[in-house]
Amino acid sequence: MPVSEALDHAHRVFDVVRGEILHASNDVVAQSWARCVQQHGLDPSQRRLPPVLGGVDLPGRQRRMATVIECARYEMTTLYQQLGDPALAVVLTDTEGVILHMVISQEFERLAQPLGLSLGAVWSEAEVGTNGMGTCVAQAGPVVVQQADHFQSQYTGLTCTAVPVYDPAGQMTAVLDVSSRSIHPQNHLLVLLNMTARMIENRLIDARFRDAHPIHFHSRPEFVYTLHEGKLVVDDGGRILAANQSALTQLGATPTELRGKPLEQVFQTTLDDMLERSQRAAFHPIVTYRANAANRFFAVARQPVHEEGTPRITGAQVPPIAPRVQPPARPRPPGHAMPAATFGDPRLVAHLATARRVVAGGTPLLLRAETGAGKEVFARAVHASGNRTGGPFVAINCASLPESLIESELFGYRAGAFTGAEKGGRRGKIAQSDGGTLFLDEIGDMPLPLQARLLRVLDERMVTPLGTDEPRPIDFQLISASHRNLAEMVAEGEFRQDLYYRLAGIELELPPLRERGDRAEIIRNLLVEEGRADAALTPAAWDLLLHHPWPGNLRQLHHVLRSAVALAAGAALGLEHFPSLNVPASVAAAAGAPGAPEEAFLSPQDAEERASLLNVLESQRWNVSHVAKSLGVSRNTLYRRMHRLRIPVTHNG
Ligand SMILES: Nc1ncnc2c1ncn2[C@@H]1O[C@H](COP(=O)(O)OP(=O)(O)OP(=O)(O)O)[C@@H](O)[C@H]1O
Repeated sequence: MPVSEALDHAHRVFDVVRGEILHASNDVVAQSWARCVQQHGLDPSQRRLPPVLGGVDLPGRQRRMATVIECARYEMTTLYQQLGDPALAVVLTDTEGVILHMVISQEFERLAQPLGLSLGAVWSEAEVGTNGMGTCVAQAGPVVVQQADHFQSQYTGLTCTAVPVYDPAGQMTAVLDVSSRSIHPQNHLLVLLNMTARMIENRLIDARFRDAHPIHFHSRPEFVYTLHEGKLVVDDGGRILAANQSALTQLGATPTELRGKPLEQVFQTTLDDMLERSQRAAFHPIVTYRANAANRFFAVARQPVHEEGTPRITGAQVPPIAPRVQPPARPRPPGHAMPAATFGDPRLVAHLATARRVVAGGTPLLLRAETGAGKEVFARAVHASGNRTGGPFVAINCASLPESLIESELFGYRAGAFTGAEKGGRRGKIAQSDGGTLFLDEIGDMPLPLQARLLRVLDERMVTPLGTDEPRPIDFQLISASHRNLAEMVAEGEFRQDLYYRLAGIELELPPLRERGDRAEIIRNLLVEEGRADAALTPAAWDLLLHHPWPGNLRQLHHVLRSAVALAAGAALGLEHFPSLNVPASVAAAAGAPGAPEEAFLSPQDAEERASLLNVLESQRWNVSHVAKSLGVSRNTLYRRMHRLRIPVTHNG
């Protein structure tokens, strides 16, 4: 920013703080500016970079916040993929504004680092003035700090949207922030960030209370098992241990009021009754009433996550700290872990048949596919149809586990084996998969020393839990998967050749979503998953979804649909409900919501032609007859051109 503009900015800040002008974009910003001047003694005309923690400070903080970071990591990556914009960072700070984890492209990092957006940087209000992360902490609520809302002029190129993340005790534990150079309103992003924060909080509850009974509830049955559900965790004696934000809101209670309370003081029922009725109802929501009131709720009580048959734990979803049962929108009985998977694509049909044949003979199966392309769902389908279907399906993601934990996760340990070990010891995943299937996802990320140990297990079919010297025989079907090319890794010396041969009894490549012919069916099934089997999509939304390149594959599609369902709140899904797919706001807002799905696939000339045609269409309110006339072409020619340029035809065209 030129010096004169920086000085203007500083004057404006002081004027607002002195109350001479009322020209801050909102009260939150004005209050924050006042704090910066009056409490922190900051000067907006001075350049101030956030201090960066040195030495052991950052690793120490990261260790203390390990569970939060692990629970947030996956959701942050998903959010980043959903936003699909390399010019932004998804950031997690602690409540002192220290950046603990970031998802950021190298390109944006180069731009953002000189501004202090780096691991260990302290973005508290006291250090750098009004900013998304620090002001969110100070304000204890969601904030948007857009460009000139920043206190220091050097940050006025940034836009930061931040929301608090609460721990199971209801205390703010972290801040989730998206920082970019966006000049656009951040309303949609704020919704997405809030949703992501809620997902992280639910994971934190699962991680902290693995041995407790989860109770899912909502006043509307279709919201049970969705992000909007209230969630309580209850001990065996029926006492409430924790509640998520939705539960607190729905029950009108604070965390302290709920903690330790017997369930029957909250609902007119006991835990045993709820468990029994939930089981009888095949885990469809059952009716229950608020204690001492007439409010009706729909609820499902379940056994603790780790006791439920083969819960839908994916390694990518951060075990061992936080294994969680993916909340199915359509309730399924425990043990019945498969979602309504779709395998309508001819290549997948053939692969599934091949996989079933080879697995019947006990041959190890290696899957290769892009991230989120459905490797685990495919592996589950193979397991479900094989002769081990009665046995457990145990999944572990080698990429999402810290190296130090893979070993104990796989091989287990006995009680007291090392500091921090669980009191009763733990059976390793390999032992748990006895009689069933062991799914090793992202096997390419397994460290070399552990590859040797795994190889030995595969050869001997015996495991020796950590801290013991008694090998135990074990019988499991191995399915492994990676998005990396293991053969190439072997050639580079990054993966053991002998292990590769052991894993790849047969190797199958699963197609990415953009190449699958069954996309429409998948979308329908995912909407069923989200409890919105009846959801209508506008033609433009269909067009967008069917042609999007989906770099994050099915996982991204699932998340995008989940957000859209939440944003639409019961209405038909239109372009405006898919903000992360980069539909230009003006286009999405136009009548009939015609979309701009695939600029990425157009040549630069076509993209230019598309942009100018969109302008004309917009200026003529999408009246195709008028536009055709103004361009001197027939309506049919215009339709063909729109089709070529991937501009959906509107209902009023
Ligand atoms: N065949 C399918 N039909 C419908 N939905 C699917 C299918 N396969 C995957 N999904 C959806 O995509 C999500 C990701 O699937 P899955 O976990 O199997 O992918 P993955 O390739 O193992 O992911 P990662 O590479 O991140 O480990 C699932 O939660 C589910 O919502």
